[in-house]
Amino acid sequence: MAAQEAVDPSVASPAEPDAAPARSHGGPPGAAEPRAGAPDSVREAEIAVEQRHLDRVYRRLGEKIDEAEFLMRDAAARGQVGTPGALAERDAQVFRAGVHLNRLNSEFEDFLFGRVDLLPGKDGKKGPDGAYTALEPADGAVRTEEGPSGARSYADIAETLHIGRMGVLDADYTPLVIDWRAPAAAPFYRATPVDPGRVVRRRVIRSKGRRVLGVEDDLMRPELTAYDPTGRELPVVGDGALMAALGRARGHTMHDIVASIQAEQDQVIRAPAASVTQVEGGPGTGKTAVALHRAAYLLYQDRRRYAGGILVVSPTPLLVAYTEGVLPSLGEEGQVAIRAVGSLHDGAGVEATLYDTPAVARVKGSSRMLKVLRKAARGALDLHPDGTPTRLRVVAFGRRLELEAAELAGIRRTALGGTAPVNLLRPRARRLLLDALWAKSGSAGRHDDPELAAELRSSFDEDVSAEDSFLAFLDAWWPELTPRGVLAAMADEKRLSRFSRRVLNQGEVRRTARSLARDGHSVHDVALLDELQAILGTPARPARSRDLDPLDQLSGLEELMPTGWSNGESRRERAERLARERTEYAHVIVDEAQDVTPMQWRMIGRRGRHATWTIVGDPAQSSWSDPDEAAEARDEALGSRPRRRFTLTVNYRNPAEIAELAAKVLALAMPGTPAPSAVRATGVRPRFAVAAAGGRGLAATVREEAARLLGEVDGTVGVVAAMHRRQDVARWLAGLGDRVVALGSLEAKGLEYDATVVVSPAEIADEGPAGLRVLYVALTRATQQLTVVATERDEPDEDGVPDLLRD
Ligand SMILES: Nc1ncnc2c1ncn2[C@@H]1O[C@H](COP(=O)(O)OP(=O)(O)OP(=O)(O)O)[C@@H](O)[C@H]1O
Repeated sequence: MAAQEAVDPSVASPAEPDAAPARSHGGPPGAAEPRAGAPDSVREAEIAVEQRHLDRVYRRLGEKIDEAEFLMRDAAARGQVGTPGALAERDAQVFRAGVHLNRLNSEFEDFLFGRVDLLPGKDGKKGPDGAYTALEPADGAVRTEEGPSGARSYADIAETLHIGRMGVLDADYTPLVIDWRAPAAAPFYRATPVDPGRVVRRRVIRSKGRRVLGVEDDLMRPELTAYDPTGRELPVVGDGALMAALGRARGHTMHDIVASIQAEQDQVIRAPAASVTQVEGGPGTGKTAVALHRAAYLLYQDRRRYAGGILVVSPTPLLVAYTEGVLPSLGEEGQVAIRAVGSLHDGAGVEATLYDTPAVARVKGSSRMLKVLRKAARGALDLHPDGTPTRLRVVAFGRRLELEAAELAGIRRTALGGTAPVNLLRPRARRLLLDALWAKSGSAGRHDDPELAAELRSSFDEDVSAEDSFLAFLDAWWPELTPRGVLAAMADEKRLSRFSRRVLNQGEVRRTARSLARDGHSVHDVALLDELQAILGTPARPARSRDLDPLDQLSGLEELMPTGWSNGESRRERAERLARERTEYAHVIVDEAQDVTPMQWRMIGRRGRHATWTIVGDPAQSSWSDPDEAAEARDEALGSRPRRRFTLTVNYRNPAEIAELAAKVLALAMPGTPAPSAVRATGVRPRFAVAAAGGRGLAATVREEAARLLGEVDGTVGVVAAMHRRQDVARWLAGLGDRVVALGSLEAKGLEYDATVVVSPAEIADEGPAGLRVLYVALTRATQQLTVVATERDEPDEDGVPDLLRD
């Protein structure tokens, strides 16, 4: 695999202080031992130092587990006593001990991953976790002395903090590990060589289970000679944690970045939760990673507030599968639901995977559909399979009463006045029918006494309502409508044309009706179903009786208990069930927000009416043809909530060689948009291959290039082609193993691979009005290598470079 090198010098330059940690290589004379030259014995000694600390942490964790188990047993015993006071105390104790046990028992891959060595704090004050609170060093912390080779700076390390996935205090309350989300951990992420604060050395510790495997140091003040409390000069080991993380082979799931979050990303993760946090940044700048770490941070900050749940909306099921392991690895599960935009409606039961053509998607995603759906919902009342009855006949008070078609139509018009949900208007329609029948019965003026008159009327209503013919009529004349039923009705071109008069043109009607006639739902249909649900309303149903388990009444208890504590449901199953049942959330995170259509914004907005929001996206990667319309819908969903905006500027995914090629497409797709700067280079340039004319030539070339890349990289290879080719490509790759994946261009959103093959840029770009932006996405998926396969349509030059990718 290709070696990594920092793309220097801009990376750590003052212009981009956050871009990368300081390298100790090439530091000024007098800096601690250059890491590249650190002898193995120094490395081994430093690993041993961290191993001793980790052993101490695990000993303490063992004690804490014993304590928590004792508390649980004690609480269970107290449950037998039965007095209200004892029960309340038991509940609280079980709750606390349960939270604790769960976290303690979580199997973390690298429980302890960081360490910072710090100068003393300016005001000498310490926080509740025993760490200094000041960000700036105390006056006089750095001493300058004149020596034979000029002035040199010295300092003593006053504080060493270890950072991990969970805070651990020793029996005497000294912090053994600081939770990565605690304020005291911020310097680990925020320090840069330009603005180091109190940090002298930042160390990333790599461990597996209980064994420390390695350490990687970054010096924040390379000009300083620093001494630890034993008077020993601070050693520096390793090649830098970020580069190590970025060079790692990719698998089929995303890793957390908790050990190497960069300063500009940390600003977003720790931004206060108020209102809307909006994050933009080019491909690979860590938007998805940052959004997920932010969810974990918010839960840590205010668990009670976010007990209402956090919803993460992802564009595709592939991206959900890719990212869903990140939160559990951060110790957070249960409160966060990651859902594809195609499965937001109806809980986890419906997962739409069909894609509409760009022209149909454009219609279905547009807010014009709102008008069409409203008409369809009302029009669908006439779609009863046995036909809409045109006459109502009942016998009441011994008389035959009738309402004719014109009268019925008038009643329906009156009942439908206003915008109330159609299904909820049924009682009103029923009332109006009874009024009309009553008027016909001639009984209205029979009594002057209002009490008697009311009594008569109520027995009339009872009489009519009990008649089978009345009930059957009501069911046929005002049936309960379902979103699926109404959407299916729209598959009839004539009907759709009626519902969409003056809104859609004839071509749009034809294409949309045809797409709705297919089996199964598309991703865009899901937002229509959800909108219909809101338009139609759900009639109240009698509450289901449920056997109450007394343990259920302890808020949140089940969720915290080990498997089998209550009804045999595992914690994960329970979390999934709760997520399905939940319709509103306390915080909503929207990933790849640039692709959310106006109708999808409405659907997501309904789930976060009282929520705070985090929205991440990149307009340059939008596959939606009308970004202005989508922005308008987004603003409507978010209302007037104030927004805080952040921009991420560094591309951690693509090597500079690939980023440079992608930037050519960016310049065509969104002229003037700055590309993020790549943090590293590999020295490997993108490769260009030309397929011989004819389908078989393309198949052979794509297979050959994918096979070649599988030999070059350790991890995954993604082959991205135009949507209509994705099944062909999957066939071409058959038998190459599960490290290689075939993808349609729209499915590649947010994913990454060690290497990618992009098949015919021209074909991808010509797929729809947003084709160039979709191509930009395809070209920015690789962490190591990229091969572009051109066909005739790409007009390749003699080097095989497609017309679109030339200067
Ligand atoms: N601070 C970091 N340390 C290590 N790896 C990082 C860091 N930030 C981002 N990465 C890695 O860079 C890659 C890109 O991150 P991510 O997918 O979150 O970017 P993105 O901005 O969402 O990209 P896109 O817009 O293309 O979907 C991931 O592999 C992620 O783990």
